[in-house]
Amino acid sequence: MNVAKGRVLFRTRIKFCGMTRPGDIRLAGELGADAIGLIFAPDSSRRIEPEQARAMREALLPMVDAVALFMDNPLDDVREVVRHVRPNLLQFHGSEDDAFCRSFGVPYIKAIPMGDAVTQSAMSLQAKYPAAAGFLFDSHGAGGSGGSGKTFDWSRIPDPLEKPFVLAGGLTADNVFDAILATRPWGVDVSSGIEAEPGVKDGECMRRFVEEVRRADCHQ
Ligand SMILES: O=C(O)c1ccccc1N[C@@H]1O[C@H](COP(=O)(O)O)[C@@H](O)[C@H]1O
Repeated sequence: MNVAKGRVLFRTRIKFCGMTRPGDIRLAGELGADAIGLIFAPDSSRRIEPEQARAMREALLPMVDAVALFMDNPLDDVREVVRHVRPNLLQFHGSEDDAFCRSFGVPYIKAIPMGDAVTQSAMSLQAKYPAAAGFLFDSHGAGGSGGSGKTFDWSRIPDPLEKPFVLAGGLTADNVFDAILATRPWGVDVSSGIEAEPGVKDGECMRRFVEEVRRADCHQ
């Protein structure tokens, strides 16, 4: 069962991803985001170095989580980030297996590409990633990168999932209300939909996004 379904007073968690500026991180916390994402995926235009990330982590307000995002990074890259940045959660977007993802001793979520014709069943995902804290469904295809700003067909999300899931891919203040009502996710994740340009967040888009999530949470 989706843990979000049927709950009263449920609050959809919000993650703002692809942060590159301390000011944006602080504002995310002030607006009520639950987590911010720091990207270490090799080919991302939002990629930052561990040293930079460490400084940015200091801009985090209390009770806001830091999520470190990887895509087929070598083991030593992930270890270095875990040691220097101390993320609360890891997010893997590549072909990493459960043994790799769990080996850092930090909870992880596995991003599942939804851009391909065939979707994996909830049962096979849970069997493949038994240690995952949850899943994140994104619009790219296998081997493709996230952060594209594209949506996917939300009706294809595997059901019933026992673990929480995060909805990602092309979310904006204009569609997140409908996205939440259609899928009832544990959380929503957005990168390009709150940006002026890659890695540079737009305060007004962030504020509107949070407002729309709250509006969806109040909707019966
Ligand atoms: O944002 C990136 O550059 C990125 C690169 C490689 C893997 C994932 C990436 N971003 C993640 O993609 C989703 C959706 O992003 P968007 O809102 O459609 O721009 C989100 O989880 C980002 O964190």
